[in-house]
Amino acid sequence: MTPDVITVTHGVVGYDGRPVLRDVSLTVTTGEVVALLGANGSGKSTLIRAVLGLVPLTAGTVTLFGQPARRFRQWHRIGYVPQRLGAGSGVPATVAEVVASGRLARRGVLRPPGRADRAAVAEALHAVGLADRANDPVATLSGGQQQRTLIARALAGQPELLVLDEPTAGVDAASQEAFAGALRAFADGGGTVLLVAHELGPLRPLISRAVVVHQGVIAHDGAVPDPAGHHAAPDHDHVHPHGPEEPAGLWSTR
Ligand SMILES: Nc1ncnc2c1ncn2[C@@H]1O[C@H](COP(=O)(O)OP(=O)(O)OP(=O)(O)O)[C@@H](O)[C@H]1O
Repeated sequence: MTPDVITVTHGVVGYDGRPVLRDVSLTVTTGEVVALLGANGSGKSTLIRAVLGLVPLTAGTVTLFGQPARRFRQWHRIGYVPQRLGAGSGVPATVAEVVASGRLARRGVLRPPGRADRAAVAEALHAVGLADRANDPVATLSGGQQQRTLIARALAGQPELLVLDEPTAGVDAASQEAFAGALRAFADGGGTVLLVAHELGPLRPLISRAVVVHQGVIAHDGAVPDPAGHHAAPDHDHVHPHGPEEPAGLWSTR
């Protein structure tokens, strides 16, 4: 039997008493690459935040790697890339420093990085195609390259599960391709992925299952819907907040 990595059973989540997820049950098993799809505001980010314990459930349960989430402590097994903020913060860190921070959960803050840490950072930078930018300040990178830096940071922790919130939104084609390659390598190595996406683009062939969230419930769980059909659907009200211009990245000084 394939072990379950994530199990949500009859999950209910709300903000300020307003329900956002009404009754959600979802299972993700080892090696799956699951895309969470749905219109703006349907609750996709809320679902992954609930899975990670970042927002509380009003009802229902979550288990991670077979353990009740409230007792789960093995966070090094999970890499999380949140939705990008888009606003500049002027952080002067280099690409390598940001990626190396992804090792902290494994090695602890007080122990200096060892050979395994350096190798994991180098491998993660290589996986996302940024090895040649390691010593550049992240603020000098494009938004897509900054997003790749965050993905490398998650990969550097050598997680078993990657949870990504709109990893390719507003990202240039080269970065999308690089990300797809990194994700393929991660999945080929037995990794499990749960990602939120609007446009699957080059990720499409990697997705083993699509889960569509609609009005707080799961409206579809199975094959990846046809992109034309999805966008042509009468209830498709996604407004594409990230325009054709690549927005300034997380650490841009622009
Ligand atoms: N921290 C919060 N406090 C209050 N309401 C929130 C909070 N986060 C999200 N919401 C609301 O919950 C609903 C679902 O939001 P969520 O971000 O989960 O949707 P989404 O499907 O990820 O949307 P998008 O595609 O726009 O990212 C929205 O109506 C949103 O305004």
